[in-house]
Amino acid sequence: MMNMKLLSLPCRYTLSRHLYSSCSVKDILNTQPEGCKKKLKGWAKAMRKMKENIFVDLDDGSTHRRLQVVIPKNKIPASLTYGCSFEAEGVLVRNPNYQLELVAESINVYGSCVVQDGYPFAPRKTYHPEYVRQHLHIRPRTATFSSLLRLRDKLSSAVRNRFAEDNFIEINAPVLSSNDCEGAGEVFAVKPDSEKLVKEMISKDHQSPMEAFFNGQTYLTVSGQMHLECMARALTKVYTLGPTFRAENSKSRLHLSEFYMIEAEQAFIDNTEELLSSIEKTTSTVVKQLLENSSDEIGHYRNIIGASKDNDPVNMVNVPYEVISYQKACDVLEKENCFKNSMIRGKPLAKEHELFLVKYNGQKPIFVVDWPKDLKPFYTKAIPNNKSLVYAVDLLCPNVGELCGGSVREDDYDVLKEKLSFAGLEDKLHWYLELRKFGNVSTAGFGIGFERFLQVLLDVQNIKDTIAFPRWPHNCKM
Ligand SMILES: NC(=O)C[C@H](N)C(=O)O
Repeated sequence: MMNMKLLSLPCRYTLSRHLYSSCSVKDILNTQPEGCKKKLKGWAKAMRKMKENIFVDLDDGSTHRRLQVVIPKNKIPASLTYGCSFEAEGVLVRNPNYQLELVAESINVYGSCVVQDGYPFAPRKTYHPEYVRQHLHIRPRTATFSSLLRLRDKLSSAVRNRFAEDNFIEINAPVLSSNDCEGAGEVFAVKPDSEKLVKEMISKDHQSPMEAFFNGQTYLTVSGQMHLECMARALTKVYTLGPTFRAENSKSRLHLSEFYMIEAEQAFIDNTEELLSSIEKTTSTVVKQLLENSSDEIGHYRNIIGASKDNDPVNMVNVPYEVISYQKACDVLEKENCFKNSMIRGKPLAKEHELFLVKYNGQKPIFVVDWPKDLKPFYTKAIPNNKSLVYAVDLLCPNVGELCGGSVREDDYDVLKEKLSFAGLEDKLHWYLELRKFGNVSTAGFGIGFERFLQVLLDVQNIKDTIAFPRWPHNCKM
């Protein structure tokens, strides 16, 4: 039956496949099919006019490298200009520099591009990232941002590989959540936009429009941690890579209102050492994989943005990372007198303190462990011989400071019950407490900011340049 169907394909289809097979620039550069007839589709990036031919760089986004298309002057359509989308059919030959190029036999322009009509990027010009960011819909056409997007894709694959190799199960944590995991009140509340619908759905027990749809307050998730804690108590090792949201009025180069987070949770861990190993195994294997498989693209990207050699991603590969307690970190900072915000023992570290500690450690990642309990959320476990401290950890890295936060979770039913009732969360997080009642086990986990990870790897100054559609206060374009 299958074969019958294949045989009855219209000849038009089979013919065109055999004459000029379509392929990507990446495929061509990988397989080097010299002498073959090929069809390529993409955008014209640079054009050089010579006496008899015009040379056009074709960019299809599959790689940072472009393929030169040589077009005899008599075959050039008037609409083939910088920025247009086009298709070229021809034969692949080697030029005197031993590079493959396509000698075009025919050209078909799909969409013209008239720069004077308002196309924001002129040929051969470089622009400040802030200018480029004003044109989010056309930003992927720039060499810098398309490269970033390819690397972002490679990073998520590397993360998935790291966890799969270690038998972690990927969980899709919900985007809509009834809890504010971190308890810091940085949530966006969600309700239907339709007033009519809200009116219809309001009930006796849920009179507020904010509660009408789901019978309770609902938010955009700030963290998938608690959902992962349920899963870890059945699947042992779990992770998620998904969007998270924070309603913080911060326009800094390190914050977004919507960002992605790699979160992992493991059962049967009750100490910081194992947690640190799991974190550094994640960051080091992921970076190692990227440096092995995407070094060309990483080099290209870092070169165009002028990345600092001081911030070398190889430092992420070399484990174990240095570990310092919060108290010792304060001792180090106290001796320095160079901060805009002075360090106050018992208070959170400011960004400049974090970056100082990384510098102090030779621009290498450093773990800060054993934090005062008041600085960390209610779910972190108290250290048995010093109840004022908790088993929490921050991983500090060059360029961003905190890249990752994690902790051993409070697994004692009575201690957690008390903490929840103190925070007024006992009713709301009844299910979270109940996890500690049936087949309980200790768990530990961590969250790595995905965009910050890109900032560390590539030395990107502004986090808004690591995500396709950045959202930050007063900005949610498109
Ligand atoms: N999964 C984690 O441990 C991340 C942590 N809940 C945070 O948002 O920082």
